[in-house]
Amino acid sequence: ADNSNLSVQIIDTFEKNFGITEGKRRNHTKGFCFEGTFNPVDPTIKRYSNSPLFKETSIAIGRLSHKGGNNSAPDNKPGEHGMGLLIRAKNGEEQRMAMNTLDFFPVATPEGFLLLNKAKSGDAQAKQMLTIKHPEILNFKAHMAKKTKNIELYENMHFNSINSFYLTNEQGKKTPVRWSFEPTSKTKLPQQVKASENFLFANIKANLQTGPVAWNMVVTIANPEDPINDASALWQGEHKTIIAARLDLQKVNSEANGKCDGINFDPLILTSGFEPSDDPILKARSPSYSVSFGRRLSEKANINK
Ligand code: HEM
Repeated sequence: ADNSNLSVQIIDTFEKNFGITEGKRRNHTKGFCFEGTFNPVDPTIKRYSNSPLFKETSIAIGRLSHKGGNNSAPDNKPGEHGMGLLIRAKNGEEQRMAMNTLDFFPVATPEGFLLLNKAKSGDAQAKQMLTIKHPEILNFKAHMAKKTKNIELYENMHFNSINSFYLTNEQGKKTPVRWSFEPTSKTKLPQQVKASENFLFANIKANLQTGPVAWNMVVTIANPEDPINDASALWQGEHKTIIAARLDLQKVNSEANGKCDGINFDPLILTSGFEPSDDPILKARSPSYSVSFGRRLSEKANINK
């Protein structure tokens, strides 16, 4: 498939389904920035990866967001969310990650994702094609129907890589992995803020005054039978996991006052010690993010004229 053309079509469907917020991301539109540090935890990870991220503390700039293109998505309704991360190692290497709260992706390919977005806009033919060509969507729908949906604080959310990657070590050995960012502690959901459509930013800001807000990067090593190149398939059963690092937040800022708005959290920007898998969803993300990035930057240039 021609990924660049497909990416343009996918971004067009986001614009059709959500409208355009000029100068903003086409997906994960509502969000805010944070700054912090990324700290190695369990040195076992160094047997699998020689990334500088696992050697010493790095600087992190990130973004917490609502999934979807609605720039006024309410905080006080259950939804799916994302975390974008740019991690700058001391040796100058940079890694980006974009993770979300889904357990796995609804479809296995970008062609499927295009159909899914078209189906969401009410396209009857796309709806039909989606279930014929991407029966995996039924598994996803069944999974989502079983999941309890709660209003949740960013502090308590788990963010998943969804796509698989390879860790590579000094000897060039490749190990397939996925990872999750898991909160190091559980924060109580304050009752009084539930009435506000914008409480998530204020809440995390207040929490940072009284204690750390942190996530462990938990790396899951693939078992031999795990599907590597299929983001719509969950890795089942017992797995070896390693707490490779911990992300410590230091402060949060609005997009206007923070450092994240100008960043494209392209998940294929990797430090040495990481390599992409051949997952077609992962491969489609770079060109899609760059279409969205290009459009919002050119709108910004026009807004500022
Ligand atoms: C083909 C599949 C996908 C497409 C087309 C897509 C599309 C996009 C687009 C257009 C953006 C905005 C980029 C920008 O303007 O900077 C975005 C952001 C994001 N995506 Fe995806 N995405 C895909 C898969 C995924 C997956 C599998 C995950 C989770 C693991 C994910 C997580 C995120 C997150 C967290 C952001 C927000 C980053 C930020 O705060 O800027 N996406 N996505």
